[in-house]
Amino acid sequence: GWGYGPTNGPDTWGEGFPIANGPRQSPIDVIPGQAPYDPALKPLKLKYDPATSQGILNNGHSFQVDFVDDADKSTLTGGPISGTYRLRQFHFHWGASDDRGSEHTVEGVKFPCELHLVHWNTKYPSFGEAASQPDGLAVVGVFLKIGAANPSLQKVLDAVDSIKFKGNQAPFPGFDPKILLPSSLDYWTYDGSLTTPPLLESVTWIVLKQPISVSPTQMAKFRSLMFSGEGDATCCMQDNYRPPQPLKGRKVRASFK
Ligand SMILES: NS(=O)(=O)c1ccc(NC(=O)NCCO)cc1
Ligand SMILES: [Zn+2]
Repeated sequence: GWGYGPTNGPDTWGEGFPIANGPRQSPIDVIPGQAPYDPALKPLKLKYDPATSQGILNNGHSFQVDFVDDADKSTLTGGPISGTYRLRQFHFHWGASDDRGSEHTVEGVKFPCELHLVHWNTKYPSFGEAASQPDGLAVVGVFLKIGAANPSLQKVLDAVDSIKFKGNQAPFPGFDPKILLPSSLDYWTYDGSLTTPPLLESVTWIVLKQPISVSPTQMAKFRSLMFSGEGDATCCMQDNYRPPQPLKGRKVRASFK
């Protein structure tokens, strides 16, 4: 199956998923000077209920925290979207070293890690149905920048030892993902896709301008995870990012001046 290695990585994904070369692929390189302020953009409204956090899972590509999404308890509204989107999961992408790892870049600048909070449009009956619609998903992207250790992030990283291998999962109750967000919710937004197969072109991307911090020790914790199952050839979960894709005429807008 697809992955991030030399024989199954992003450059090979077009063989199984031709949409890899489609008109609205993600991630992209954000060029602030070419992303004009749009006064029509509303402030982001993120309303998360910690009671909806469920479990933490190593899916063999990243690790994710899953949320109960059978009611409007953890939602995203406002911003560039209309209607209500429910939080489904959050996950990360990171590098083998601190000079790379993010999927989106800012004028070519790579960050060591990027957080994705994945939401689906409740005008559709399920995540799966929404994922096949052009306005089905909204993902909030947050850059992580090397600095002081991040105590909020540490709460997630403390659970990583229990999900070292592909397929491992553990309960992860009572976590409020709001504590992972930076103080400013200024963002860039554009129409894009999932950044992993099936690469569906159903995502309204909302990339926050302000990064959150992560320490080198915390980055090492991300890299202690394994792509492989227990007993398989061990190889560290790292460099699980897709590089920026062609803009193909898309406009990126800013919510701030
Ligand atoms: N990296 S990304 O574009 O935020 C992304 C989000 C969800 C998915 N897929 C997904 O959530 N599938 C359903 C199981 O959670 C794939 C990529
Ligand atoms: Zn992602």
